[in-house]
Amino acid sequence: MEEKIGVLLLNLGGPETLKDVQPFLYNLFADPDIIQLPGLFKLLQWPLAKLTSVLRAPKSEKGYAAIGGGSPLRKITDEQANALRMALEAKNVNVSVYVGMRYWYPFTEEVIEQVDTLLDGIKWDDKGLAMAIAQNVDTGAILMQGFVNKGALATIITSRKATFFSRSRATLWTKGETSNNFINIYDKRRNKLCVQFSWRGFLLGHVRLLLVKLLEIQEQIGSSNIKMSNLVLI
Ligand SMILES: C=CC1=C(C)c2cc3[nH]c(cc4nc(cc5[nH]c(cc1n2)c(C)c5CCC(=O)O)C(CCC(=O)O)=C4C)c(C)c3C=C
Ligand SMILES: [Fe+2]
Repeated sequence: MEEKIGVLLLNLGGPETLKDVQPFLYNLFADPDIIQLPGLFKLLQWPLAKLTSVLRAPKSEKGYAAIGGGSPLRKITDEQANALRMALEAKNVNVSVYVGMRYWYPFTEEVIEQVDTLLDGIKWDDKGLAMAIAQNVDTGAILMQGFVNKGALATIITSRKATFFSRSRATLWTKGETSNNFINIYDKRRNKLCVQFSWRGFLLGHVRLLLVKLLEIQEQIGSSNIKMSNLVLI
């Protein structure tokens, strides 16, 4: 079977219209990776996000109005995706390129649901689950074993933290969410994935690249890294 490569470009997203500004700001401020409240104050995250987004929105709307009524981020990222697809196709690489955003449309979680080609290699069971193993990429030591569904996969990709589907509680859980002892799948300092996160038939851990700029992506084109990967994290 011919190898098919899926590339998922990740970005943060921005409000596309002035009407989007307040809900976009809410999504941003509700993310503990952006604003982290200590201890029990965590419970105030959502009401505070609502309040600050409502208070800030009028000023932000003015700013966005001055640059044409919305953020250019989606357009720029779509253009990058298109340029990357064309560059790979010119090298006869069978590729689909997708864009997923963390705080606005198209949300990564929704894109993952649509990205069937990305997920072809995973053997999902009849409940939509697959066995996942988090492995230290240097030593091969197995750190965690659990199950993932497509939602967990989307969370892993957006948060870079090992996330599983709990079959007993029927919810997603991120390793370390209570202990703060996360399994980060990407180590910025070493510029590579520090944990190999693998599914049967599908190795996310082969992806050792954090490709930030299109130029850097082009440098990688034709390298075994891209050819071996089912998924490239940007
Ligand atoms: C409390 C204020 C803010 C913090 C802290 C903050 C951190 C932070 N933001 C991003 C990414 C983005 N921010 C964007 C817009 C934006 N951010 C804030 C405030 C804080 N951000 C405001 C009020 C706005 C709206 C614009 C404005 O009024 O200035 C965007 C959208 C950019 C776009 O193209 O539209 C992004 C993306 C990160 C990653 C971050 C902390 C790590
Ligand atoms: Fe911001």
